[in-house]
Amino acid sequence: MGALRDVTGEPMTQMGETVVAASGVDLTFETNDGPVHALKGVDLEIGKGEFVSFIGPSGCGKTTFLRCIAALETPTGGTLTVNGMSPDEARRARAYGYVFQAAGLYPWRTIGGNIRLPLEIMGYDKAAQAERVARVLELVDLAGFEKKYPWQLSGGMQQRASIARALAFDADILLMDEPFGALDEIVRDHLNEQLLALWARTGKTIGFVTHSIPEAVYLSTKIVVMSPRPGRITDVIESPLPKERPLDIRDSKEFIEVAHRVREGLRAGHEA
Ligand SMILES: Nc1ncnc2c1ncn2[C@@H]1O[C@H](COP(=O)(O)OP(=O)(O)OP(=O)(O)O)[C@@H](O)[C@H]1O
Repeated sequence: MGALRDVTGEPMTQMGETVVAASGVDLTFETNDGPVHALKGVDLEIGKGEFVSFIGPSGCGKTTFLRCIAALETPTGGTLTVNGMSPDEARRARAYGYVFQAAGLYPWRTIGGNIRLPLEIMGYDKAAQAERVARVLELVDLAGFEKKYPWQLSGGMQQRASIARALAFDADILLMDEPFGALDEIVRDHLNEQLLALWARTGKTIGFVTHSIPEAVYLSTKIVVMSPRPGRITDVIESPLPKERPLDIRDSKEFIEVAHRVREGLRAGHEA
């Protein structure tokens, strides 16, 4: 049976459907110092609407795996599909938005101008651009900041603007590579709360890279623990926490138990 199509002819995803399917994914970089096994035998399924965090020490391949999903790297072995297509086809079908570690806003463009950029490149007309910019600024709580320049915003606000840019073309999948790593803890808590609210409101599928155990446990429906040399998955934890998560859930027994299991997984990976 072929993929379901929506009215525009694009393949459609259904509730509960698998969005990302990885089976035995390997990626070896050939370098001057010899091969680097960035990913080895990675098996993972991500369902529609899941919030999946990748956690592990530096160099375990978290970014590389996210980049494979986004068709920014090509696995050297195994199979990887996104919405039932190759990652490259999914990219052309605008399946995802990508948020990088640094906000990466152009300083000579206003916040609105930065968010509009991908829409201009994709040929949206002026009215559609304006409507989308207003909608995503509202989503990240930055309504009224459209005409400001990046330097006029705090680091946290810049990162929100960068999330708005990734949301602008309404991709179903949001890939986020340590977006809040450089921010202080209070700002980070606030952004984590806002990101969860945004996820609940939009039903997007999110892949999120982090070094922080509390952040991974607070945000995720599924936590993927990875270990380096070669980069592989050592544990996949389905979170027992409810979807509704006030910040003080971090003091609950369930939260502490999941955090403990993540820590054990990281430790085991170190010793292997
Ligand atoms: N383009 C590349 N060429 C060669 N080696 C690479 C390349 N990209 C990544 N690597 C190597 O692959 C391994 C995995 O890197 P990756 O950036 O995915 O790790 P990570 O878990 O995201 O690390 P961090 O937490 O520090 O961001 C590392 O050993 C890295 O040096």
